[in-house]
Amino acid sequence: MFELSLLCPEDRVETLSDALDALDALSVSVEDADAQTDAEQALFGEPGMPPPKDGWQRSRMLALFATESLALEARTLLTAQDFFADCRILGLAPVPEQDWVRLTQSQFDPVEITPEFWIVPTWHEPPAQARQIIRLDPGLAFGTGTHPTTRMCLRWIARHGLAGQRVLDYGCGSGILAIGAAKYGAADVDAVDIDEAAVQSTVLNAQANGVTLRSGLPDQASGTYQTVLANILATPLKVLAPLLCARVAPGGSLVLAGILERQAEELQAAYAPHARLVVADREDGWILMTAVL
Ligand SMILES: C[S@@+](CC[C@H](N)C(=O)[O-])C[C@H]1O[C@@H](n2cnc3c(N)ncnc32)[C@H](O)[C@@H]1O
Repeated sequence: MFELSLLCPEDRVETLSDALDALDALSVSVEDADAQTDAEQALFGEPGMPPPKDGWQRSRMLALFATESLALEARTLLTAQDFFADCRILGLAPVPEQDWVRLTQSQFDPVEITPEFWIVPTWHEPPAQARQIIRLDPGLAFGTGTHPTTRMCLRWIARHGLAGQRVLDYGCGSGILAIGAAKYGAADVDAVDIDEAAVQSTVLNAQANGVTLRSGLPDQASGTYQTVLANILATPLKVLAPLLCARVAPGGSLVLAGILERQAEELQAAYAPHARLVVADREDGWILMTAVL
């Protein structure tokens, strides 16, 4: 493959992307041309929402082409367009052949939750000290154990044990928390998500781990549960407060993650009519909040 790189102002990103797409680019990616410098700009977006802007003030666009002739043709045609004013070609180069699968795999090592509990990709042997493992490869849905919010929930599960419990994983992603709950003794596990791909991932990952659970869209949750786990983000967690609390059985536990340290008070306020949230764990600026109902 051949990579054509371009520099353009933010207001040209969309037009150039469409043009590159029409010129048979296999993929187009956009990055901050000033990344790693003092002029770097942070662009934050909510997961699942469109980006807040099309690009950066100075955007570097990288387009992949199947052949050199397609890349050369794209370069010639683009530079002749009026909208290419203020844009610049940075280069055109062959992309070296790599074993992309191996490269991706090499970025995922086993993740320690506790000294006995590990998340292990299928291409790794479990560490010798592991007594409990979840086998999980990176896939379409969030939740490989590499994020602090997931790790804190799993640590809570491992420390508390869920023997014989009915458990709800609300926002299950890959199903990692639901699988962890089943491995730590839960008798009956529901794992729900608004994203169909997450539901599919959860079903497949549960099978791969020899765990029985039910996965579906959120309306599949029914009745009450001794433990409700929800690792989403502060804003949806606040909106979901009445719904999540209504799913916790009397004396049961609510376990919330996806919350930054500075968001603790707003979460406590949102849940105050239903539950008294406390900070139960913290890691890398994220906190785990729990309540007994
Ligand atoms: C941060 S991921 C957590 C995945 C996994 N439970 C973990 O701990 O790693 C959040 C998940 O919540 C889902 N989600 C977001 N908003 C939701 C909502 N309102 N109801 C149900 N699921 C939601 C997302 O689709 C995503 O899969």
